[in-house]
Amino acid sequence: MGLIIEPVVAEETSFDQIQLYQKGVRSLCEGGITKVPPKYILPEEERPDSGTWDFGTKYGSSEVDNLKLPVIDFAQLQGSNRSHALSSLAKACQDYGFFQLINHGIEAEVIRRMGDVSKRFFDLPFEERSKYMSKDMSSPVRYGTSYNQNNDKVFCWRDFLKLSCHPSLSEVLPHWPSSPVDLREAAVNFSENTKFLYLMLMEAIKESLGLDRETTESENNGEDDSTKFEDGSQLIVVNCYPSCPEPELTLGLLPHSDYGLLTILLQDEVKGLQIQHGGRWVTVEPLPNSFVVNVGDHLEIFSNGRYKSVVHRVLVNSSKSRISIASLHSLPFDRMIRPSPKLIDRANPKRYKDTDFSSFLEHIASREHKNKNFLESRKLIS
Ligand SMILES: O=C(O)CCC(=O)C(=O)O
Ligand SMILES: [Fe+2]
Repeated sequence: MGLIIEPVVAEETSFDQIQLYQKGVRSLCEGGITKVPPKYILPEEERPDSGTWDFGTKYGSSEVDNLKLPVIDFAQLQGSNRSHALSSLAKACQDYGFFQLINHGIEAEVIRRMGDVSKRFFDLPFEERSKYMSKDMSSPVRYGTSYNQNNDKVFCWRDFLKLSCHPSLSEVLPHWPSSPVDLREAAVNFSENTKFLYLMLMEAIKESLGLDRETTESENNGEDDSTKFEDGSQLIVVNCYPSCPEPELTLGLLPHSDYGLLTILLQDEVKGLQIQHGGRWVTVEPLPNSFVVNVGDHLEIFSNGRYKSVVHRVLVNSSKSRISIASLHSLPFDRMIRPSPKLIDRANPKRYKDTDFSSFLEHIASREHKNKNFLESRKLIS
């Protein structure tokens, strides 16, 4: 039988309905809904109507803006064409904050297995998935819905599974889901491979900023910057966006920027990711065998604003479910991030306050995470 939800305003939501929202969108859709419940309906000005939400369809005067992100060839970055690839990398991080990475060297099987097991995880009965629900942000595993279901007034059309890879894979592994049986192995392989990519990319990014290893070591009073990045935190986020009966009323993820240094994202063939570019929302075209990589808040701070942590959001659609898998890389939780002193001079004064990870965690735990307000709060110069 279809699930009937009365159109009530959020304040009047009954206890049963709150329970239902908290179970997430997969569970909601399993009930066979034909309308988006009020809890997910965005105020008109926040709806995705500045772009489009269903493939190729035009609404009003706005048309689909598809964007071919700059493409960075990882093989070139590691080979004889490095200096050319470094210039392209610098330009992409400056002008878009995003790029697509091809020839990344991760075996297709590692990626296929991770995508496949992720789908099967969300297909499990809610009772199985719900074992991993937790309010504790530092839990090694967290299943949930929306962005922050404890705070969000309007819910996003997404469920997620977060797998923390810290302090070490061997320590967190026993906490990760035991079902599907191959999830742990697939996720470990995926996390190790993306971590390697991240480290290589950070080396290239530092070089593209004119910070070679020697410079960064002396800047840190002998503390090796590359080790700092190596010890950093890694979080795998599997996002599941079920198809939605009224995609024009809601979003899979509200506009946000990513907090860390770099995010390495695997999206399936279904469109949905949009980034702010040139003053409007543009859809990132999925490119087979590639990763979408984006600059996070910490890298914008580290680069003293040269590289941009760009706001992005996710649209849902009425015909296809979408899965994306993000590997978020940052500093160790207890480390400060600050603009590199080499990138500060008279013409480029220090633009951001020194900041640490716990202030970010406090920020998202305490209020709705909208646009770039965490990064905005760290700015010395606007
Ligand atoms: O699903 C996507 O394409 C983007 C996901 C995202 O922005 C995130 O996990 O931070
Ligand atoms: Fe994101």
